[in-house]
Amino acid sequence: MIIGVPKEIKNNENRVSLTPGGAKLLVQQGHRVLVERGAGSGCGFRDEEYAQAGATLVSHEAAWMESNMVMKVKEPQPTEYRFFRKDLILFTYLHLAAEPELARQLVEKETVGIGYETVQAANGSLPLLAPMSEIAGRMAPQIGAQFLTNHYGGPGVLLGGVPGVRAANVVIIGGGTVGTNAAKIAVGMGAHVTILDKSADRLAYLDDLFDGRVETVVSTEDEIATSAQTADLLISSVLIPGAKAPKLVTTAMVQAMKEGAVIVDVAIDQGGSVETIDKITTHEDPVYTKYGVIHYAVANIPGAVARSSTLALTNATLPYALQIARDGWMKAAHDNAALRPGVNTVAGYITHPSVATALSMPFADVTSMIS
Ligand SMILES: NC(=O)C1=CN([C@@H]2O[C@H](COP(=O)(O)OP(=O)(O)OC[C@H]3O[C@@H](n4cnc5c(N)ncnc54)[C@H](O)[C@@H]3O)[C@@H](O)[C@H]2O)C=CC1
Ligand SMILES: CC(=O)C(=O)O
Ligand SMILES: [Mg+2]
Repeated sequence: MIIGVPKEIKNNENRVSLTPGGAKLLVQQGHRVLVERGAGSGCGFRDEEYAQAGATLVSHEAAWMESNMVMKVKEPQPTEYRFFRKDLILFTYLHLAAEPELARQLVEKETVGIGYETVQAANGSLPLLAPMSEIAGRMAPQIGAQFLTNHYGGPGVLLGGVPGVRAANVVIIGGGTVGTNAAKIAVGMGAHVTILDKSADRLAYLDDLFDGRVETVVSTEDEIATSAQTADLLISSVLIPGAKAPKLVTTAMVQAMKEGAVIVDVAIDQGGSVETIDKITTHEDPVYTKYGVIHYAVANIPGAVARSSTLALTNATLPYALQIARDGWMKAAHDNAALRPGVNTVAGYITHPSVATALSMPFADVTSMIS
């Protein structure tokens, strides 16, 4: 198979979808790898390293048009939609519930779209989302701490407090991979941390894990409202795989928050779960203030630590890429039950039920296409 690796073009997206080590493995297994010149420059992988690995350096156009499978990091941007076609496999984060136009384009061009974020193991875990969630989770308190400082427009609050001064309140809604990693860092910084989740099992696990250093609360409308009122930093990290994020933090709750409090809506890539966030922000211009509350809604947080993120992402995606390259997407999705729910679009249909529901678009069951 021919695998294309274009350079990412989203704002401040410095990751690349394949390391030279990954390219080498694909080449060793008989595949051709076309890497756009400079694709790894944002994360320290030089063109020569790809060439030494056996990849061919090409233009942006060629990486897209001369390959059977394009591996990317972020969802294609509108200028990339012209490359979609029927015989293309697109393997990347898609987040279609929040990207209706992208979904429409993939459906119209009958492209096979496999979204990292809905690849799901039998135990419900999301192996290709998890590494980036670990990174975004670990960064969220760091980002919040920055915007709580005076010179970033914040109220001048130190997350950990000091002896004789209260620590800040960090409220985390959604105690999955992002939430757990955010809690680890926030606890390490000395903050007072509360995690809300709708899963009692998850809260029991977190209670054990943190051994009394976080408060766990069942996520209800009232509990979210109560927690938001005293939050200095609110991190939203809920997910229902494939679906649009539920709007759990209402405008009234934001209006009742402290002046200068910070919201980091990590779930923004699935549409966001804060009612007052109506736009995705960028690393270049990451925050805006509404009702006196600082809102941060960057959808590619891991892009800011591109070296670590690229290594973590490709560790996870490479075994799947190797299987698709060796067997084709149909056999790979047939044989690998975790890859199957990753298939989001085929032959003009949405093939993930939650994505189809979120977009009100025609659904077809992928199992009937691969058996
Ligand atoms: N902005 C960015 O750069 C990034 C965003 N993300 C996004 O962060 C979000 C969270 O990802 P993960 O932690 O990996 O998901 P996860 O599946 O590990 O965790 C989600 C948690 O949300 C909980 N939840 C669902 N509905 C809830 C509700 N109504 N109230 C409280 N909790 C609820 C679930 O029980 C689960 O524990 C996803 O949308 C993911 O795409 C991930 C990485 C980077
Ligand atoms: C998961 C995701 O959206 C990201 O890594 O950018
Ligand atoms: Mg994202």
